[in-house]
Amino acid sequence: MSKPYVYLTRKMPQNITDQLAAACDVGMWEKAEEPVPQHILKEEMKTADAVFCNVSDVIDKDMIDAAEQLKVIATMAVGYNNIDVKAAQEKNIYVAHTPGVLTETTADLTFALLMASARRIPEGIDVIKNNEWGAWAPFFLTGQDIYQARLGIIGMGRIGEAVAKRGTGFDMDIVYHNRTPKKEAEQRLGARLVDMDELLQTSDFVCVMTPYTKETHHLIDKQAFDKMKSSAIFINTSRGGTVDEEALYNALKNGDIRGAGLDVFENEPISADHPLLSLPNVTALPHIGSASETTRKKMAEMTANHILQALRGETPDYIVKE
Ligand SMILES: NC(=O)C1=CN([C@@H]2O[C@H](COP(=O)(O)OP(=O)(O)OC[C@H]3O[C@@H](n4cnc5c(N)ncnc54)[C@H](O)[C@@H]3O)[C@@H](O)[C@H]2O)C=CC1
Ligand SMILES: O=C(O)C(=O)CO
Repeated sequence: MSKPYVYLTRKMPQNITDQLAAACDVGMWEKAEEPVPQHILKEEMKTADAVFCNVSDVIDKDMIDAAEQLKVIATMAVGYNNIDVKAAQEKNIYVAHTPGVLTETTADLTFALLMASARRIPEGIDVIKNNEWGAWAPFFLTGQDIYQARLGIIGMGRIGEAVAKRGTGFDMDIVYHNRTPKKEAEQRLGARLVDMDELLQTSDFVCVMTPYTKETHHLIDKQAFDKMKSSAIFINTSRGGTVDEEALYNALKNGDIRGAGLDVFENEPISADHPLLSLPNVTALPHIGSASETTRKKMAEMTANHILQALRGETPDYIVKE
């Protein structure tokens, strides 16, 4: 009997392909840093039993409908807004993802962005590199205090809670907004549930950690920025689409908020002429929230395991249920 066929949309380390090859025929896009073109992915999906993908692959209804024997779409990510989950479910195709394993790593990066934006670290680095460091000056590159500031978290899920936990180490006053109250987190972290307006109006740091859905599309828009303090710093490591980037640009440019730390953008990758990059008060990173070596390896292993589980006829450990 022929083995099932799995297609990987990026070059993966040997241990991952070996793990899969023990049970499957493996096809792979051989580039690690360049996504597979959509038409090739669609073609591969027609005959694949499993797809190993990531955040940059758009897997839409057309591709899913054209798949003849697909059993699982396993993404090496917790976010799955790039996959038409409904279309997959209609064909009894599992969508598997990697919650939990990347929580702490992503929270570390989120807090790093918060600190870098508050204390103007990229601007400081530029000053030295551009040979612009003059004498010590009393108000040169003065930023915003982190300790005892108010941290507002929108989307108090796994990563939101892990960011809040880091905030407790800085004696921050933590408020949050979430679809449902998180009583256990409130007790453990001293966090307080507030409505969205109060969060926006009173937080020193506004941090978005929701998934990207129809409901959260441009959740942070002009009206939201208008409500924020002019000293507020906005942090986004969720997905670019949760924020109206034009409204963010205007808020930063006009001084309606003080700064922003961004790991995600509406259309990734952005290029150097993206308007937000022209602003000194933006700290921008190329979607590296979960990018520690250990975590990325765990995410890849988990994704391979989900595929093997589905192909054995088992339910993968972490499937998307909507
Ligand atoms: N920058 C990066 O590299 C990474 C980004 N992410 C992003 O972070 C997101 C969150 O991940 P987790 O914390 O693991 O997910 P999660 O599901 O544990 O948490 C999301 C929270 O947002 C809440 N929520 C959903 N819609 C909301 C709304 N309209 N208003 C308020 N709250 C809402 C949910 O109730 C939940 O508590 C992912 O979906 C992904 O998009 C995740 C990992 C790495
Ligand atoms: O897991 C995710 O959702 C990411 O964005 C990459 O880790």
